[in-house]
Amino acid sequence: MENEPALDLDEVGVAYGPALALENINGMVAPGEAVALIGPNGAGKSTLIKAILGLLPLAEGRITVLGHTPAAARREVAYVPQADTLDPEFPISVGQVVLMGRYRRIGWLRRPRAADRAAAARALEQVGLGDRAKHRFGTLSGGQRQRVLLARAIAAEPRLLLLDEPFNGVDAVSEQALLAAIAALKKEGAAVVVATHDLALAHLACEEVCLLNRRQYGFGPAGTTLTPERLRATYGGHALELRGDRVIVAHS
Ligand SMILES: Nc1ncnc2c1ncn2[C@@H]1O[C@H](COP(=O)(O)OP(=O)(O)OP(=O)(O)O)[C@@H](O)[C@H]1O
Repeated sequence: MENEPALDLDEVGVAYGPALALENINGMVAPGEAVALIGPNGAGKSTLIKAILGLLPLAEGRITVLGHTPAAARREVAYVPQADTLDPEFPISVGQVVLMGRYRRIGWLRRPRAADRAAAARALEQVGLGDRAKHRFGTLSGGQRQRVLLARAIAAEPRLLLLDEPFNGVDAVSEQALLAAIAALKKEGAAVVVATHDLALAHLACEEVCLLNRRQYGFGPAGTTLTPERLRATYGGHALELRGDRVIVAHS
């Protein structure tokens, strides 16, 4: 459907055991739009991402991804974990990591074809690392590794992209490359969800924000939703810290 939301959260609740880790989460993301999930450590950002991926069952409500259940839509969804979740000692080249993004499309048993290799090479170009395909993944900097993981997601040609703290510990060059690649994906019509602590980057990458801390403290355009009152409520009154021209929520 033309106007179908890429993501629809309807009264979502998720529990690990008897207690709810998230409750009453609502919101919609349209194709070509990005939403930042903002909240302190332990707020439930990763939990929501896992639920959208269909990796956690819902205790309440419903998640609709591209008109389907999360499990049925999984092929159209790409996930970028934090770079430090992939063992840098693992002997794999940058090109091989990016090519892994194609496997959900081609199946694990078929060998990648020229078109798959071309898509992987394009994705690596898009994050500004076209010349690193043969390098060992573990020899890159943290920021470059994060860009490689984004290239892997781009190679999957997702209609919904989920990123968990993509800017953590990333240098300025990588930050710009990540922002540019996210903007390009949105232009192609992909919807994007970014869990982040960095309000300034959330503002740059996303038109919408979702303020979370077990429950929802706001969902809407960044400009009107990121008010000091709502941020204080979300962070339980903890201090907001300024670093350079950045607002970084430091004491969560
Ligand atoms: N596997 C699990 N079993 C039980 N509780 C869990 C599990 N994973 C997360 N939790 C709890 O659920 C809550 C939300 O955690 P989650 O990791 O989603 O937060 P987050 O916002 O992503 O935090 P961070 O910014 O630290 O990554 C926390 O209280 C956490 O302790």
